Amino acid sequence: MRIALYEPDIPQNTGTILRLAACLGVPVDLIEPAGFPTTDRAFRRAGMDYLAYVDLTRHASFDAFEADRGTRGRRLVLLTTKAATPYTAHRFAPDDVLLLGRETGGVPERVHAGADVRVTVPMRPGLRSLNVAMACAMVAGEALRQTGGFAPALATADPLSGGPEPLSSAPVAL
Ligand SMILES: C[S@@+](CC[C@H](N)C(=O)[O-])C[C@H]1O[C@@H](n2cnc3c(N)ncnc32)[C@H](O)[C@@H]1O
Repeated sequence: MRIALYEPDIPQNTGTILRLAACLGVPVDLIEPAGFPTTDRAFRRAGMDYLAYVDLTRHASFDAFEADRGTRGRRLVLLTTKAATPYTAHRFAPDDVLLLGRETGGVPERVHAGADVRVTVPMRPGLRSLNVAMACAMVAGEALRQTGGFAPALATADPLSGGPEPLSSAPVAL
């Protein structure tokens, strides 16, 4: 599975998603132009030192991203408020690409129409949308659950180890 960000414009959200991707071991496609440079302080603060662990591919445009995706035969799954299919009803494949829209406007109509699948996180009527990083976490979690893509839990990684290491009492970076 991969996460793709369409022309993101809020640095904190992108930093948060990249941190999520680093921790879950999910590669990210960043579709430019982004509304901020990767030197942006808010972006760096949200992503912290996790940014060094992200498998990140930057694409100059949506067309460049699509050309690359096409050669690899990966399905494009758009997360959108304008879909009828709840994400929990979709059968994810291990090489699906989860595409998230930009904070201020989602994705253009041609991108919406061109996606192979469109899924939504059902919400109460009258409310506009989730934060993009929240929507990403929910759907990525379900996709990884369905496809067995989560990293092994510490407690089950080694059945002879007697369980995870005890938690350190020393302060740790968040
Ligand atoms: C802040 S929302 C953008 C709202 C924008 N007005 C729109 O019409 O798409 C940013 C992105 O988060 C994702 N998102 C937010 N809420 C969602 C939901 N309930 N279901 C699926 N995706 C959602 C979508 O990818 C969306 O493009």
